[in-house]
Amino acid sequence: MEKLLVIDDDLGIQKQLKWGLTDYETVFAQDRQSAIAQLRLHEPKVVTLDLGLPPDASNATEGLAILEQILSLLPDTKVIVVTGNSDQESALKAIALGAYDYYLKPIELPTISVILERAFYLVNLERELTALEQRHSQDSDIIGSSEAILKARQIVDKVADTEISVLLLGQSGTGKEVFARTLHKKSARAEGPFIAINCASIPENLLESELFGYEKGAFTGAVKTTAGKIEHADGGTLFLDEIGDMPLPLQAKMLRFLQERTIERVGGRKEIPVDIRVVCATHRDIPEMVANEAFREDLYYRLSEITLKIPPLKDRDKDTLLLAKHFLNSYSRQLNKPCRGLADDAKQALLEYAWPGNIRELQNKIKSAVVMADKPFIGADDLMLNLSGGGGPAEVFNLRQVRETAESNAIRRAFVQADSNLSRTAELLGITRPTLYALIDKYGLSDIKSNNQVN
Ligand SMILES: Nc1ncnc2c1ncn2[C@@H]1O[C@H](COP(=O)(O)OP(=O)(O)OP(=O)(O)O)[C@@H](O)[C@H]1O
Repeated sequence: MEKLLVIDDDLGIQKQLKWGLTDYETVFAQDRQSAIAQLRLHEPKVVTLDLGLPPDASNATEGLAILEQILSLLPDTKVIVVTGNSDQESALKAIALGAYDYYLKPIELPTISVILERAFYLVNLERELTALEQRHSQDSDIIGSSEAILKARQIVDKVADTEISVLLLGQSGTGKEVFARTLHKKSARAEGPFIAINCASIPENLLESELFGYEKGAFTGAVKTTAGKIEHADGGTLFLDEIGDMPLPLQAKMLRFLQERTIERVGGRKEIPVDIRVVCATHRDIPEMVANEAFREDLYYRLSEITLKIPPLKDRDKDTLLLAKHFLNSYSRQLNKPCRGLADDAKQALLEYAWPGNIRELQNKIKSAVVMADKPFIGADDLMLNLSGGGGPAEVFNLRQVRETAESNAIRRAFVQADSNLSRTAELLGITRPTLYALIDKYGLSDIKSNNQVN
């Protein structure tokens, strides 16, 4: 039987609920101390809380304080506050603090039963969803349900357990390393090491010895023989991030390694066989670099048997909210701050912002919002997004373009808010369905048409 905690100092009401709510195992408390003790003992999914409690039952101070304590101890509990007819203001304050619903006295069993039933249903649904999310994130670390990400995930599933070389293309912070790790995790090499190296962050003269290792005395400071990243990755996967920044002489050495599958350490003569799979990533336009002879064509073809484009966050519509929710849950757990969700204005701001730093930027914004927030729902102001600048340097000053960009963005946002239902999208935008169809065609929003959920 589901457990319900009733916090009320009126013994008459306690009795009424005990005999009236037979579908639940009802436990009682009459003040803060007993309420918290019962909460810890029974961990009820739903609580009813009378706001007027001792020491001063004539106002809501103690009730609101208990509410805050309950939500910080068990953040997913649904608290229904009960208050006198004349004190709607306190009830609204409680909702702002994170109460699930409020109920004005006198208590009528049929009404409170419906509210309770809905609260239990919701809490069970939320727990199921969290469990599903956890299972899903164990299965894959790539969070997202946009068309582009689903397609990319399918490709990962197909190529992970092969030796095909994969080149990941995408802006900084789009998740290239996450994809590379997933390729490794889903391959037969999963038990072996995953070694990542960023070719752009290591000075040119050190990159060779970092990758290939060196023999003692190979250069000043080489006091002992040291294996490089390639050797460390033996039996596993080597992730070469920012491969476009690899200097040309090293590209030649890399190509030789990929053809012969043996390395020579810097200053060494011995050929050492190494068995690795190489996954590369870059934000650069490699074909253009090839055309300008800044990147070797033969190496490019060897590294990019499959090219996987990872789109920027702003083109992944509802993924932004999905990822935001994921980061919110994990940071509120990690930082022990009971954030219950995103307020509507925060969702709107997240969808409007252009995310030049992609998922890494989103992650940072949510983390600081969780730290800064002093209410249960994160608001737009907690996110501190600079919406006026459009989030990036590519500002458009042509009036027609500005209007068209704004229109197609508004359509996408409305579509997300309308849960992918076109009739509702049209309603939200204040236009007819045919007009919406015409605009979708005009702006080439074909993904919206194909994702339409007819309810
Ligand atoms: N689909 C995703 N689901 C969950 N977290 C993600 C996803 N994509 C990226 N992240 C997170 O976003 C951050 C940036 O991702 P990552 O380092 O993989 O990006 P990147 O494209 O390799 O960036 P850079 O090119 O700057 O190295 C990481 O903390 C990562 O865990």
